[in-house]
Amino acid sequence: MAEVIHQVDKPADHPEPPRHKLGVLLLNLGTPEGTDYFSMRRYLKEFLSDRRVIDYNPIFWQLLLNTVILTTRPKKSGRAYHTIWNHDQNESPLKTITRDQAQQVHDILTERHGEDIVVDWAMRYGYPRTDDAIRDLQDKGCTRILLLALYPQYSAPTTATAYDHAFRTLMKLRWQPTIRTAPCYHDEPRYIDAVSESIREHLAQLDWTPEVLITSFHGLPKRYLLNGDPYHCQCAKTSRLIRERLGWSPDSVKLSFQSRFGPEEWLKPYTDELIEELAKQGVKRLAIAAPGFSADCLETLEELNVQGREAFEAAGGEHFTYIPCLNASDRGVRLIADLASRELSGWVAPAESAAAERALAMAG
Ligand SMILES: C=CC1=C(C)c2cc3[nH]c(cc4nc(cc5[nH]c(cc1n2)c(C)c5CCC(=O)O)C(CCC(=O)O)=C4C)c(C)c3C=C
Ligand SMILES: [Fe+2]
Ligand SMILES: [Fe+2]
Repeated sequence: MAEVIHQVDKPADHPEPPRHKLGVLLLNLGTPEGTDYFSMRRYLKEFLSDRRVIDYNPIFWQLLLNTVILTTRPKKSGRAYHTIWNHDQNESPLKTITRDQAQQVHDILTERHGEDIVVDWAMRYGYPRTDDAIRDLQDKGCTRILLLALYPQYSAPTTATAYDHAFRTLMKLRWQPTIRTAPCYHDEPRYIDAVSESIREHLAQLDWTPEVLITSFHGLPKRYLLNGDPYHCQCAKTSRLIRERLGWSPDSVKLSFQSRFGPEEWLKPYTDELIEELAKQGVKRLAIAAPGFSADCLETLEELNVQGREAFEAAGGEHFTYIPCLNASDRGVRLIADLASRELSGWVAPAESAAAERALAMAG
């Protein structure tokens, strides 16, 4: 209707109405721009000031954060990031992988649903910024946007804050796009299959068989579970479904939580303690997967594959393997594209009819 009016009496200085396109915005956590003290400090300050992540009294917390934590942590974390940094592209692996995922998801979705889909990616902390990405999608004509947080398990400090952040941008827009948010996918059969198959494939390449597989998830303060966050239960279900899909016994697949921060009790068992305990109990061959991370990052490449390996070997373990995340593998990007296609339902023609339309158009 608006377009018809414009043809008749659009004033000369009237802004051009946008072409209607669909946006898919992949959202991930965020990562520092460099491993130096100031880059690390900027990243940690934004991250650790998020009240979805740390919900202590803000006056007390900001005092502690700015006087103690941001003095020491940037150096320590910067050293850890340096060991896994993508020096070719001068960025962290999380950024490289998320960009690759978005590029390949774009290719799959345009193949399935046509050219009017724009796929972009953004971070909750740091760059590329979520607000810039939303404005950019609008500038490209996206009047409908699907936000897809790349966290299989829902938690307030990840999924909720990613969507909160996008909504804060919408609050500032005169003409808001229509928004959908993709749900978590912790028990989605496509996800369980993709992770299980990648584990199976990885283990098949070894000349040894693990006695135990640890499925390690990022931790949370236990208090968040007690206050109603479903993350713990979703991780437990993911771990069980992977075990069932692999056909392993309950004793051979363990659930654990890593990356503790601060003195509070976090979800247990702790991954570092479990690794050591297993080695001390006589387990010699250990595999670790991190199904809660859609992309490899500091917490998997350094904490699991470096620190975890060293701890296992120091406690008497002999064979250790870290199974990479789905990343931008065919399985990984197809999973994200499938989740997006499902959530775009009603906004796009189903894949088969879009393909048929293109074939008809080509046939002339
Ligand atoms: C109270 C602090 C933290 C909570 C709660 C938390 C939850 C949480 N985090 C992820 C995923 C990632 N976290 C990453 C790094 C990271 N996490 C925290 C703290 C909390 N996370 C810190 C301080 C850091 C920075 C590194 C460090 O100084 O230790 C990353 C890696 C990012 C990268 O650049 O590689 C990811 C991914 C989840 C899924 C989660 C809750 C479920
Ligand atoms: Fe974290
Ligand atoms: Fe639970």
